[in-house]
Amino acid sequence: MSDEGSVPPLVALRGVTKRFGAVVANRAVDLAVRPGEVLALVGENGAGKSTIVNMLSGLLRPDEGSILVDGRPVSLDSPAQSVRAGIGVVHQHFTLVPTLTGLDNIALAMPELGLGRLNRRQIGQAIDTAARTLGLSVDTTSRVEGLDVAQQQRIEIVKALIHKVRLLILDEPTAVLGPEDKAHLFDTIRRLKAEGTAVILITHKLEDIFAVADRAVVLRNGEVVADAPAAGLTPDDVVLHMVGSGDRDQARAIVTGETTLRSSSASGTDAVCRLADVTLRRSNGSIAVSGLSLDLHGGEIVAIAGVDGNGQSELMRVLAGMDVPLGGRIECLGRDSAGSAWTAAHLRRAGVAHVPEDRRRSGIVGEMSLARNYLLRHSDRRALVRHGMVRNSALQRLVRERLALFDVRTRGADERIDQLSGGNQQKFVLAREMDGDPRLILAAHPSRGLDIKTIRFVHGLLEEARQAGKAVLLVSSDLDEILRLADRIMVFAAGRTFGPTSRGDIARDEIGAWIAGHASGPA
Ligand SMILES: Nc1ncnc2c1ncn2[C@@H]1O[C@H](COP(=O)(O)OP(=O)(O)OP(=O)(O)O)[C@@H](O)[C@H]1O
Repeated sequence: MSDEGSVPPLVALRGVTKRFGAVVANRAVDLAVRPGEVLALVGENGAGKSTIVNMLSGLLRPDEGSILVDGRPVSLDSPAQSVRAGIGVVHQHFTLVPTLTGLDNIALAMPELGLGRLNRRQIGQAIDTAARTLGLSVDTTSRVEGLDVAQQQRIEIVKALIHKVRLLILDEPTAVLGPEDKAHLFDTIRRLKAEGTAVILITHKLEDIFAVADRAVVLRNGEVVADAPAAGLTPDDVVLHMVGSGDRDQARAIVTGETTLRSSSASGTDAVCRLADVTLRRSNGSIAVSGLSLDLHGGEIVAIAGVDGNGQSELMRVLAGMDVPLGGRIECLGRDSAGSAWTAAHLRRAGVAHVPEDRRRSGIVGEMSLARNYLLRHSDRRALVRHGMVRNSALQRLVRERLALFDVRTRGADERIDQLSGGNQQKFVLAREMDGDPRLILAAHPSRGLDIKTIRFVHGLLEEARQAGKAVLLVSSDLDEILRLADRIMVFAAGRTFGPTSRGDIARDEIGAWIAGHASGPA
């Protein structure tokens, strides 16, 4: 880190408070980042991390306090002002236009070149320079929709850096990456640091702090509760600050994820779901997966590892009844993909629960209340809807109970769901989907965006479901999650499928190699 005494922070928040009605999202926050410093910003879901990012990116204004750049107060009233101040942001949810190429997406971020007169050569050169500095190979000629998530993220990073960025904010960038892409991202961060760029890294993964950060700032209930060099912290310390309990044993258990429920071997149990020689098609018509045969049994967790974009989404959509396979056949809980009853409603009634990967697009309706969102899945329950009329008090009671059980931080069942923090929205979807005794649970990235304590809770839920004889199909790009939970593992990568293979029969490195599409594991 630079000499703290003489160099003013590049960007600082001084006494910043931000309220949403009665909720204080940030309270008197002091935070500073210096040139060439990597700052990890961590905290439980709803602790106030995104609100800080939104203020630094010009989307929100502080109610009190000030933002300083090079020691001078600035008003960041719009994203354009934030860019002019040298702040670039890569948001958790990418902002790329899927039908355009990487180059065109980056061009959109350079309106100064004039609409309709895109100076492609100039943009191409700028991209090359940024990519070279970062040591990244970036595909800018393919349409974004055909790229995997790691490639899309690189385009987002280059797009942010195309302007003279002095502070790059990365909002949960590792949540979507496999091990190899994560290592690449860390290399990129180190290169940025070497160039003198400051980085704020928001993450729920404690190992990220120790891999690249110089300093960690922990937020709890909107307040900064710790600000310390990463080298002086342990994972337990970070968790203790995050949860604020003071119970070191509990913190240790959260860090290690000690679980009590072990795998119940499923062999011999009838298949809940049987996939035979299945071919899946992407929305653009290309083939995502072919020749997939797999049985899912009650009492086991089957995990599909791999980088997003390799057919996992298509598989989940089909099993949830939102699509049909292009070829082959699926029988699931008495339904047949060749029959007319292969719809989301039929499969839901048969006992399929679905935690979708993109909760914002297919999990929830942002402008509706939590209670109304709950009904999206449970409207056929007589206790909740009778003769077409919603029984409001029963609905409110149930939703309140579920919110409490899943510790969803909200002002109540009538709050609009888009006002919850990202992690709390995810907890809500889990609370809703796990209700009603499902027999097959389709869980796509169930812990993405969740804090470590909540991840342990969710893992416990999935293990309990297995123990109770339910079938769980888990899609995850998080190898730790897969190794912790799965009884059998498949990998979808580079247009191929590997496995399934028993958890005990495969080493972490081998899975990593499959994910990178390197190895010729059992097809
Ligand atoms: N637009 C909004 N309207 C009302 N409340 C909001 C709004 N945005 C955030 N909040 C509230 O502010 C608090 C902080 O939310 P924020 O999104 O900053 O948390 P976070 O630390 O980023 O959480 P996560 O890890 O879940 O993404 C939460 O209580 C949230 O419900």
